[in-house]
Amino acid sequence: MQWTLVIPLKPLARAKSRLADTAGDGVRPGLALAFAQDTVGAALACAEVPDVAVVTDDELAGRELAALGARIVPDVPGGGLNAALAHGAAVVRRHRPGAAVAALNADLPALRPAELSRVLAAAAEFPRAFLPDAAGVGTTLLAASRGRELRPAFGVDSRARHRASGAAELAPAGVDSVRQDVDTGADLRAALALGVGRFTAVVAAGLLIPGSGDSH
Ligand SMILES: Nc1nc2c(ncn2[C@@H]2O[C@H](COP(=O)(O)OP(=O)(O)OP(=O)(O)O)[C@@H](O)[C@H]2O)c(=O)[nH]1
Ligand SMILES: C=C(OP(=O)(O)O)C(=O)O
Repeated sequence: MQWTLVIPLKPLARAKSRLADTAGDGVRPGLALAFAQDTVGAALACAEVPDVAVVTDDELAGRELAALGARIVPDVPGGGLNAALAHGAAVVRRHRPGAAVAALNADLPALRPAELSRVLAAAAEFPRAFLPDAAGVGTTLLAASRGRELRPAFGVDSRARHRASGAAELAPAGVDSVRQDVDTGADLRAALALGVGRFTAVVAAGLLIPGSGDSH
């Protein structure tokens, strides 16, 4: 089964505020972009993902992610994360009405294509399904198969809210890289331990975090 992924990215200057103690104002936008580049690159390297739509108004991120092969969808002004995802899914289905769509966070710098394939294969068994994040309180992926609305409920406690919405909770083995979103310095260290992609490896090396030169 083939999937179109919808990846939301807010303007880089405002992104990743919870990483302020790990990466200063001068570095954080570049780090947020690197996370998105590694996420999009790994998603497009996944055999089941011919198409990635990034919902963003950030000009630099739009250019760099389009260069990797993503389609850029302008954001809904002032709508917030879930409005951006619903809009992205609607735009995708205007072009391809039968598309299976999955929302994926832009902050998965350790993402591995084979692990994403495993999650999407598990999601294909259900009308709607989601993957909890590594912390166990949020969500990193929400999938809707052909003909199903995405109905995104990302944000605080999104695991509980996606579960309450009737989406199936996925728990495939060996998908740590799909669950490891990066919001805090501790998350970044966990992602570095899994092995991050090449864009994040370069930026993180400048942060002088032990092990940050390692990439896959
Ligand atoms: N297109 C779009 N993406 C958003 C919006 N709000 C958040 N996102 C993205 O959704 C994902 C999770 O967002 P948040 O946790 O709110 O923000 P963050 O930048 O990851 O981190 P914090 O600033 O620390 O909260 C990230 O990929 C964000 O870039 C929005 O209004 N529009
Ligand atoms: C928006 C979410 O992610 P984050 O952990 O980046 O806030 C979420 O988990 O629903």
